[in-house]
Amino acid sequence: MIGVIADDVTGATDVAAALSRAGLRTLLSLTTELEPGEAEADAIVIGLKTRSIPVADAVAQSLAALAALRAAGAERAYFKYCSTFDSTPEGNIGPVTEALAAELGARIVVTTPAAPLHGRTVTGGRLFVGGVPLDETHMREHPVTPMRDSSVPRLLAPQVAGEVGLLPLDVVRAGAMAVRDAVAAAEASGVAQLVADASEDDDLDVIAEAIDGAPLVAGSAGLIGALARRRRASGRPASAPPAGRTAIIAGSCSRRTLEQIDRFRETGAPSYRLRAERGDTAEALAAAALAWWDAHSGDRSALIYSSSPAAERDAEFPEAGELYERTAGLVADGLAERGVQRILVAGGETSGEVVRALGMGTAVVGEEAALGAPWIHDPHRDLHLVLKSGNFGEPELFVDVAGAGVAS
Ligand SMILES: Nc1ncnc2c1ncn2[C@@H]1O[C@H](COP(=O)(O)OP(=O)(O)OP(=O)(O)O)[C@@H](O)[C@H]1O
Ligand SMILES: O=C(O)[C@@H](O)C(=O)CO
Repeated sequence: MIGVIADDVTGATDVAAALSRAGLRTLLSLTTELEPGEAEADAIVIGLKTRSIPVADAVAQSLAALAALRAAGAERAYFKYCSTFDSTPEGNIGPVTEALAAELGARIVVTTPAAPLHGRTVTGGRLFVGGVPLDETHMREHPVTPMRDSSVPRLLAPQVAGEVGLLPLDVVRAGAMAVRDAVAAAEASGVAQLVADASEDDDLDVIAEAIDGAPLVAGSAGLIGALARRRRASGRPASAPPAGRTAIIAGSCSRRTLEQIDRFRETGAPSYRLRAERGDTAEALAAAALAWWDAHSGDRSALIYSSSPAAERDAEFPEAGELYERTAGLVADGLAERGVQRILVAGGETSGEVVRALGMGTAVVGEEAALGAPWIHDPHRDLHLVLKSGNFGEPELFVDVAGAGVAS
């Protein structure tokens, strides 16, 4: 069984979708307290919220997740981080990988954010998003983890104590044997984390063949998808959520989310923008949003959002991000109490707070609303959720997910 530790909850649903797309029976847990039932799973994904917390906390939580996965029978571990390598010079990608490797006795870890299915490729160690170097995309202005370089080895090196190396594309293209030799040579020369180039799924398949069986691998949903494709598919077809009105809660300020909001609002569907000022509390902001919901949404799908482009965000108000996250959690809880059964949340940090506020434990992975953004079902509250990574989904996603609820 494969055990996956994801550094945010949208990443966890992305990786769970990759595993279940390959036919693996996949269990998604949003806590380290695993519920019974894991014994039948081919893969267990634990979704944490460690991407931008202090390094020591991220390491401690990741080690706790690893312990839970090993206790549940995981023989291999995968550390899932973002395909846009969201991190700061301190971490947390490097230190968490290092700590997991030490715990598992892995002297070298192959790592790559490449996910060709999401348009993320790595060549010469440089990470491209849809063909554009990472540091020239909107990730440059990300509110929590601004990415100002596109070289993965350069981004990783200051985060870790061990040496960082590169597995270049020509070696990958030479086949699994060449990759195996290169990994062994890198390990012998003291490299602790080896960044792999990959620009197509075939490249990831070669890498997966070469490293299958390694105690720890790190990367995005790309490489785990390739590892999963090597296993015997035993899963069931993913189920669809019931139709009905949908609440959309958006805290992501990514360009794609902003487009999805624009498209949704252009249909004339109800929407409410949260606007925090210094001194506001999450409780008061959420109460106002829920009062709007009660008065204006009728029985239609509706959107509550704080998302705004960088130019409209208040640089003098750095606490706004956390305030909006907590507000999103309280709004989601209030909507669930009102009987809303379908909720789409946009943004990893935002989703992390929403699942915390909802008290979600284990979830069942269903069909994908968008590539890498599956419906998940919380059996305890009978709630169907999509936790959408900021950059994921077509511009029409919110309109499509809202379905008939938009027009009625
Ligand atoms: N108007 C705003 N001003 C300042 N910060 C905001 C605003 N709206 C949202 N935020 C904060 O911006 C952050 C967005 O991060 P989040 O992870 O939710 O989205 P994302 O980065 O687009 O998604 P992902 O991590 O999945 O790519 C959150 O902390 C959110 O609360
Ligand atoms: O890898 C990705 O891009 C996503 O799964 C994610 O982690 C964004 O939060």
